[in-house]
Amino acid sequence: MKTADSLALRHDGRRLRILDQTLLPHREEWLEVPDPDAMVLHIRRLAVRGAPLIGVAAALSLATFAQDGAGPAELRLAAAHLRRARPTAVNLMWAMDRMGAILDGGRCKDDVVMAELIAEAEAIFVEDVALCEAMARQGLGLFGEGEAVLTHCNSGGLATAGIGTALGLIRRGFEAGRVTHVFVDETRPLLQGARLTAWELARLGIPHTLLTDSMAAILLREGRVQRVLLGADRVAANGDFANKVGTYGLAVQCRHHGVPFHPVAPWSTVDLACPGGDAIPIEQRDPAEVRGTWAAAGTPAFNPSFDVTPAHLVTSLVTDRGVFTAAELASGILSRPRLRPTP
Ligand SMILES: CSC[C@H]1O[C@H](OP(=O)(O)O)[C@H](O)[C@@H]1O
Repeated sequence: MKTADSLALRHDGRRLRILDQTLLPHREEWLEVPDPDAMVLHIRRLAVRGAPLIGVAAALSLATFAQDGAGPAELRLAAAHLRRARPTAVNLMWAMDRMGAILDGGRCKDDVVMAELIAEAEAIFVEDVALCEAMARQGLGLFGEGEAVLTHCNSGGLATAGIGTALGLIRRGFEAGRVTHVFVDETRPLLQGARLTAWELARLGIPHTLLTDSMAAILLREGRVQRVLLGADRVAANGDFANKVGTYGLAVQCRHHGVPFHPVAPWSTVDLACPGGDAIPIEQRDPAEVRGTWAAAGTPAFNPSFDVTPAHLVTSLVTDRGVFTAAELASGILSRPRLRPTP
């Protein structure tokens, strides 16, 4: 395998390693991932996370397993196990379906299958890097001059193989002098904003301010945020989308205060087989994540990892294939083949 190097994962040609995101920002610890079963556990505990990244990581893990000598039957089982690691981010299923097409392609020689799996995983990695840049190019024109923006959760280099989706666009907006400040929702309960987005922005030297999720409404009401940009884990054919819990409430607040609201997602996050938001499976996680150390043990807790925002609350969806308004989404534009193929 060729080497791969990104903020969140690395491959040296033999071994796949991940930056354990559960330890950030206080510890930067790289872990070798010996096989797909280990990768499933890292994905489930969010050591590896972010819709595009989990697809890339799963593909690289399966290809490494093939390179280490796993046969077709073991590879099929591993691909199915990886595919089920988390239910909401469609990138995981998209990546495993690309790898699965090779396993089901009827090639008889194991070495041919191995070579094709390795090439496909490498392509998925390289494509994601390019998709991040394409989203940033498509979305840059949205910014006025000197904007303060707000983001939710983490959609940067820790969630992709490249510069990120929404946070990648924000980064390019800052570099172009169009974005001057980023307000960061801490993003309860696992604090991807406080722990990961703040860490990424500090590394990039981008001015930012951390807030609790409930404080965003004040900034919107006071006109201190000109735009909200965030990621997505699955975009349905009608433009409804799932993203980290708290996104829907933010969308309602943005609509109330007239603040532009933009999900930013690569085409690998668009699921045309999913007709609308009600059909998106929402991961329900351990209530202990909400209780933390502050609630009494056994306190019943509600812990959906994502929520669904209807397309009518979207100002425009930024993808690598174009920027689409709520009206265009309502017209079914995502399902029309005339969309340009991914560059
Ligand atoms: C670039 S998409 C990142 C997306 O994934 C996050 O979820 P999680 O941290 O649970 O993997 C969140 O929904 C982000 O918007």
